[in-house]
Amino acid sequence: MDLFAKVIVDVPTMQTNQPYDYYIPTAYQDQIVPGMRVEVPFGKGSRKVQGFVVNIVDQPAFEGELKKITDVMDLYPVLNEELLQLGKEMADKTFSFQITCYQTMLPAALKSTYEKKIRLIDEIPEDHFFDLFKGKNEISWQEAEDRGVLPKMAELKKKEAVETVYIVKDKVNKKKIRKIEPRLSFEQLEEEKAGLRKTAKKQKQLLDVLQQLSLSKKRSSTEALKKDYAIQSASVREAEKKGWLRIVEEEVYRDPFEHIDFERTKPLPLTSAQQKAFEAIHHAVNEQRDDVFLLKGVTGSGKTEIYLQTIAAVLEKKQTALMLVPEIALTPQMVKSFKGRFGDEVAVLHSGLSVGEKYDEWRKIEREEAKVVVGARSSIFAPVKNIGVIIIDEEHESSYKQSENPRYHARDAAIWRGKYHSCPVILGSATPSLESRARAQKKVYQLLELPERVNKKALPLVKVVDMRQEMKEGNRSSFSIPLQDGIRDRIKKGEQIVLLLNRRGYSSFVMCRDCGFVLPCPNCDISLTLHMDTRTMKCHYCGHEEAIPHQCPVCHSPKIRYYGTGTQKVQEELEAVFPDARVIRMDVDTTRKKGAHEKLLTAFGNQEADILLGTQMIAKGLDFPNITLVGVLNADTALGLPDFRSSEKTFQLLTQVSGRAGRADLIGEVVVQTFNPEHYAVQFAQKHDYDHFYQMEMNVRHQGNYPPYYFTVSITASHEEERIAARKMQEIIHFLLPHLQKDTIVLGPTPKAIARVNKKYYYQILIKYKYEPMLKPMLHQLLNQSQKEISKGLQIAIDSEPMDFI
Ligand SMILES: Nc1ncnc2c1ncn2[C@@H]1O[C@H](COP(=O)(O)OP(=O)(O)OP(=O)(O)O)[C@@H](O)[C@H]1O
Ligand SMILES: [Zn+2]
Ligand SMILES: [Zn+2]
Repeated sequence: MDLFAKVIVDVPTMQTNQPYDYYIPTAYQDQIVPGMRVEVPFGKGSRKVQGFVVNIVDQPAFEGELKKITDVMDLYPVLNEELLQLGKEMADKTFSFQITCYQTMLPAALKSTYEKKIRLIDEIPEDHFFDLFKGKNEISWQEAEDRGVLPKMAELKKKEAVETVYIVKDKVNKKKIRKIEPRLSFEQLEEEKAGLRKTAKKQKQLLDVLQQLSLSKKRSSTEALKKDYAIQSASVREAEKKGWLRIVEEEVYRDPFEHIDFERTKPLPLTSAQQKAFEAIHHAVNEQRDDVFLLKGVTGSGKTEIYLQTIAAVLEKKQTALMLVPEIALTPQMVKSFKGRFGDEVAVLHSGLSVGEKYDEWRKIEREEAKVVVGARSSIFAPVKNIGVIIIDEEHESSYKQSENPRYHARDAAIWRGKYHSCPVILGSATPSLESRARAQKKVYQLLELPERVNKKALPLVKVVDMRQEMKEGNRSSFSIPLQDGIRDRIKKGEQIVLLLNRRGYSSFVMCRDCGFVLPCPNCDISLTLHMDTRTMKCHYCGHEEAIPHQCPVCHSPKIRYYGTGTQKVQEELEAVFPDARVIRMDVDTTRKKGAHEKLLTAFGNQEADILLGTQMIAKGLDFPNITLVGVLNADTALGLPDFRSSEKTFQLLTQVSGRAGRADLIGEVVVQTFNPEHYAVQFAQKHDYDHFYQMEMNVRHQGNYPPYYFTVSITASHEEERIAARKMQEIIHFLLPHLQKDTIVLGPTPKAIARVNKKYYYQILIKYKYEPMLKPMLHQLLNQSQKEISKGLQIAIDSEPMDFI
């Protein structure tokens, strides 16, 4: 019977979500299944391109003459049925191409053209061993292909007797150890023993070992033979020649945390609030309901313990768990709590791993050796099977949304997978995103609350310092008098201090140094952004433009300026004020090197420094008992951003960083320095009052027609010539407008805040809508058409529910 494959091909600048039909040559018919990558001829010149097989049919849809699949790149599907479906859905939702989604789901090692080998991992019939493998343990893919034995290899793969390995050259190759395994049965070995000379003691001993191995169906490392029985490699080689045993190289996984000792931990008895939340989730796990829980618990309320016990319950049911944390929260501390509870069953995926290490972890998951996966955003695509729970910690983090194609949100992918597996999803945070909190209000999500810290420990006292007042009193440094006093006091007591320099919005807006006034857009109630290229203030959303003010429109002070300071400068200043203080600085510069992030945190944890000075990356997950003072040097910068989420982000940041103080026995204190002490984000953060912040912010969003009351989608056009990018945007508006509903709002086109990046100009529009049945098909049409213009240097990006406006 003829079989045909539907293939999603990868043709740069000609992408499409339409699969192409290809004829499957008879030799490949038993081998090819959906989820494998193949090479196919494409277009007029029949150049070879790669593609993913998404389906196999016996009747092609295409009526012309079909081309043949020319090559198969995998022995087994690299994407399973679930991920193939998810990728398709994701492409549709995020206005991207399926091929991009599929590639995003794979570990880097599988993406490029690494050298491939086929390796023996189980016993195979002797004739196969010699015909296919020429008596070796592995052969190169190329060789297998040249000899035409790939279909046979595929059969062996189905029996789990062989595997494909990718030789990743970025670092050390796979670590391997030599092992022996018997080639004879227990009885045959006994016969060999009988034929030995009396003096052949070592040989007899080796036969004993082989008999044991034969009974237990195990292998022994040559190392162990040497150590335990003083059997040297010469004896082993001799035995190999006699046909008693076979030497195999077994791969050991490179474990990035192998140098760390993880003390095993036991479940803690839950507090009554924890117990209540746990039980609700546990029921959903047992009843296999795809409920989404919003676990809202103040900092230090013990959310992690609930995650751990839920995962334990899931493992008990022989299911697996998927846990996402923000990249910057993937600290050794975090890993420790999971490895400490579940040991080697945990696979950790994070960006600090080399391509090879990531691939190792991925394969551990793929082979179902790891039952718990902990990782950042892209781990949501881990090939875990039989999922019992998916957890997203710090669910409000904007890093869960990818800012490039495909622009997916891990939360959406998590909920999709939860439905697929009929398992609950937990979204955890001390400061849930407005969208999630609103969904809980509407009972789309179930709200679970932990209103208090474990052991009723008090939340830290937050002092708000008005920096305008400090300026008036002649203090021009970055540190207010109350903060200086606090630092001095803690150093004396041997306690530790965390100082946060907020980098969001760094120098992109102007603010009055005397009254804290930030120039708003008259149309949008959003701050204007400083554009140095045009020397104007611009509104991101509506395009309003005005001159840079030279004096404050409110208090007429001339001290209106560019706002922002760098961490390095603050460190110098800090060391001048406190010459004896030991300071660790953590920012993009000091954490660039692999492992640096962890090293610095460990040093701080070991109390090798008094002060940890850093950017956003220090705000999360730190659980150090000795921190009793947290200083926020500039709470305002995010407030000045032309982003309707700036209040929310400020509130979240202040709350998260405050949560680092006083987590153990010592009482914590927080000093927040601001030019906007009356701003509600600052005020509610001071009172640890999420609920009132939520209400207030919902009002603001309602007034401004922003999410969660409206859906949003942004479209960006970019080109080296400003004129072309702007004109394209106009064209797009003309294309869309006639089909949009009356209550839909289109803002722009406007140049992006940093209008020119990489020699390209960016123009964007923001569409806010409540109900738009036509929008999705039109945007897909736009996406398809845009492919034709890529070669002319014109690029279109469509972002559904964008998170970043800068
Ligand atoms: N039931 C419990 N009994 C005693 N200690 C607990 C219990 N649950 C959690 N803890 C401890 O309380 C501390 C805070 O818990 P955890 O880090 O889980 O809080 P969290 O809610 O995740 O906070 P954050 O949002 O700040 O990360 C930890 O040191 C943890 O070991
Ligand atoms: Zn002013
Ligand atoms: Zn505006």
